[in-house]
Amino acid sequence: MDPKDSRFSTQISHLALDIGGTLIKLVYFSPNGDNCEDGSIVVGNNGCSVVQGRLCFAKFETRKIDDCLDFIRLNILQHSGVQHARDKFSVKATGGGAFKFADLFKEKLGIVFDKEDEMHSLVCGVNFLLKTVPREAFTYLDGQKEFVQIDHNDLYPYLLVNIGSGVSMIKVDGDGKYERISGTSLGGGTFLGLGKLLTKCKSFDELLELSHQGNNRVIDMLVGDIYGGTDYSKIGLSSTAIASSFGKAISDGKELEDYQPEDVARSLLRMISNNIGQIAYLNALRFGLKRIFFGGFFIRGLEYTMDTISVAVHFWSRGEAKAMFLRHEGFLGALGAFTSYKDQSHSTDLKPHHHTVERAVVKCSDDDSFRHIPVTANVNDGEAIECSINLV
Ligand SMILES: Nc1ncnc2c1ncn2[C@@H]1O[C@H](COP(=O)(O)OP(=O)(O)O)[C@@H](O)[C@H]1O
Ligand SMILES: CC(C)(COP(=O)(O)O)[C@@H](O)C(=O)NCCC(=O)O
Repeated sequence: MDPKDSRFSTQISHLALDIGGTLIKLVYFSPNGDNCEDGSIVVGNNGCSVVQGRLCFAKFETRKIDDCLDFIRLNILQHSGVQHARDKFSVKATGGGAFKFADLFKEKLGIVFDKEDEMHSLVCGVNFLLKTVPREAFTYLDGQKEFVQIDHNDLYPYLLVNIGSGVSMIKVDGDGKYERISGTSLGGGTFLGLGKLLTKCKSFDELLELSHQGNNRVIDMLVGDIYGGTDYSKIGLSSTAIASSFGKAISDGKELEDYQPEDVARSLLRMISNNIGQIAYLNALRFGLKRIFFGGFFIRGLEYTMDTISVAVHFWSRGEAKAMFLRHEGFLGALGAFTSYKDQSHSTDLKPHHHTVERAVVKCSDDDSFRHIPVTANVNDGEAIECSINLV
């Protein structure tokens, strides 16, 4: 098949967006990798074309939405020879921004959003990853990362905790069978917002870097601070457990400026992560769920965050419940929206092709696991997923 065939213009056809309160996430299919002109296409007996390639990932700050528009214009529309799609190009979009920015995308790029529900997309994204991508889920405890073998016949029920700007907790019972059972407004947006105010740092990466160098015990009030250095063993609290986040600031007689921003950032990260871990466990307990998957860009593969969440879940559940993390944590909604193309038929060349993701493989080595200080690159921020898709 001629790569210039309209059915091959997958850069334009296979794109999904998740526009959240803080970040815009993009998932797009690129035949044989980024900007590749000659993906391999196999035409099946049934007339379907099977295209080999990659799912690529990119993210942008929602407040810098113009960067995202430029990216789509330059790398997706123009790559396909289109300046302005003149309302013919409909893409799957989810998240609050699919409503808020629909007019902007239509006006600037001629792209019309085909909206997918945010919770539905998150669940579809996680189910897709767990069923299709090997070594996607892992546990993290005491500095040890372990990939979890997912038994497709024993996947449900589970609790999905998505930590974005705010936090949603969803009980998942099957494909398309789910219920949002809880949430909290103390999420990634709280960490970043309070962090900016308290430490004067300018970005999430800066805040994470600070937190990496800090010591939360300088500001947090520990059980030992209250109990004269001893454990409160009768109720199972060790002297080093945090009794009150930021509690030392009550009586230290210090101003904000007297604390190191590193220590403030560390306490804040610990406070938010701990709280989410605890609420997640309580909700798992409500419904007897043993497996909790954590997603959302707040996690960013950060060891300290995952360790804090895992310890909270382990501690409160007395080892009964398990916290698990996902390699593509930040792109759950966008992936879910991407996979929903398969439910749709189309008519014009510029509309998304009907496709199904056939097979997906993430290449990963054992030493690539975590980024202490996350990469700042926008494009391909998640690991690309090798896959093939069916075009009909
Ligand atoms: N580069 C970044 N810029 C801003 N926030 C980031 C970044 N990386 C991770 N985060 C964290 O992730 C959160 C957003 O997570 P995300 O899952 O994208 O949620 P949303 O859909 O609400 O934007 C932010 O509130 C912040 O805590
Ligand atoms: C409103 C939201 C679903 C939006 O998703 P987000 O952009 O934060 O990923 C989320 O922020 C949320 O669930 N907030 C918590 C609200 C609450 O349950 O109190």
